[in-house]
Amino acid sequence: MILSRNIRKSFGKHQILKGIDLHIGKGRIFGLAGRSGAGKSTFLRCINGIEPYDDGSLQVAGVELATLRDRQLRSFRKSIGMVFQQFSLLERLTVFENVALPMKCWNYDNRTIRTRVDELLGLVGLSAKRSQKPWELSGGQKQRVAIARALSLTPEILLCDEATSALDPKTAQEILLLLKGINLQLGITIVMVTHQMSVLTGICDEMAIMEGGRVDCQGAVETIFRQQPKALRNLLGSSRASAESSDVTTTVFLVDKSDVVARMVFDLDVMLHISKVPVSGAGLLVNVPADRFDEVTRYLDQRQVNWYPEEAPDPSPAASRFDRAEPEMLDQCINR
Ligand SMILES: Nc1ncnc2c1ncn2[C@@H]1O[C@H](COP(=O)(O)OP(=O)(O)OP(=O)(O)O)[C@@H](O)[C@H]1O
Repeated sequence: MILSRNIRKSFGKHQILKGIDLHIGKGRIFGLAGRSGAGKSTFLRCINGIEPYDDGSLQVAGVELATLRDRQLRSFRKSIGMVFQQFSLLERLTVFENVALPMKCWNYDNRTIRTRVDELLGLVGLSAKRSQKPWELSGGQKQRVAIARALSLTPEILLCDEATSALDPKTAQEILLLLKGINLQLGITIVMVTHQMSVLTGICDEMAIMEGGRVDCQGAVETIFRQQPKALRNLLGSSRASAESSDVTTTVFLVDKSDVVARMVFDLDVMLHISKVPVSGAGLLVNVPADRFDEVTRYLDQRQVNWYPEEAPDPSPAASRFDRAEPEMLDQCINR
């Protein structure tokens, strides 16, 4: 979906991107981490076509961005939604009007706009807030509006620049669940630029760490946290890296009443990594932090939920993860 080869970019005399090589597969949730100033946001803006690159090749959905001229570039940018840390909503507009804005700019007719905005507000669980102004909303609700707006032109890719950094941990977890649900339900590829390890371990399939304008390491999140390459240790300090790694290497469960999983996240305030939808049928594989294991299984037992210990998640990508996800889980993710 996104193929970057040796992308270079300078601002004046300062080379910020020094040859970025990355491949982000369709339908994946990809985390881009790195220290402040590493060039993550600059690279994200290159993917979006806002920032031209000086050298290298950047293909998005098979299109080489450097070949696009003004009008083509504008049209290409419809296929990419963006979500920012500070929501970037227009305060004088209502929730409905904020979500409708991109469609207004593209001269969609009013009926289409109404239908689409209603659908999106339902998706992010904000139908009841359609007439309110951003200042009347919580941070989490504002980010839901921003996500709905980013989806309004039916993009194939959603770029999130520190989308949960301004939120408290519980609200951040709600937004991550929403994004995971959107990824599963709509098949949208998501790129998350983040400083938060909980974002990487919480919803990302794969990740890369950038350092000084280069990609230091990339691969499956589980693999990187298990192997703890130097880039990860540099990013966090070795003691924290090992603490974080235990979060992703603990026991994996198959839970057959997956609506309870979403409920449990809020009741127990526990960070889960929903890793894979099993190939064989209903349910979800979730990683549970080792120190919350007893609490979580007690919670499941009390609600008569069947759960099974699993050795490891199935590494083969399910043909369509959405097809196999339980509808209740998606509803829980989306309608909060
Ligand atoms: N438009 C610009 N003009 C000049 N310098 C810029 C511009 N945009 C970014 N930079 C510089 O490029 C470098 C990388 O910035 P960028 O925002 O991409 O880093 P980042 O990894 O996203 O950092 P953070 O995590 O703090 O957001 C910084 O030194 C920044 O000052």
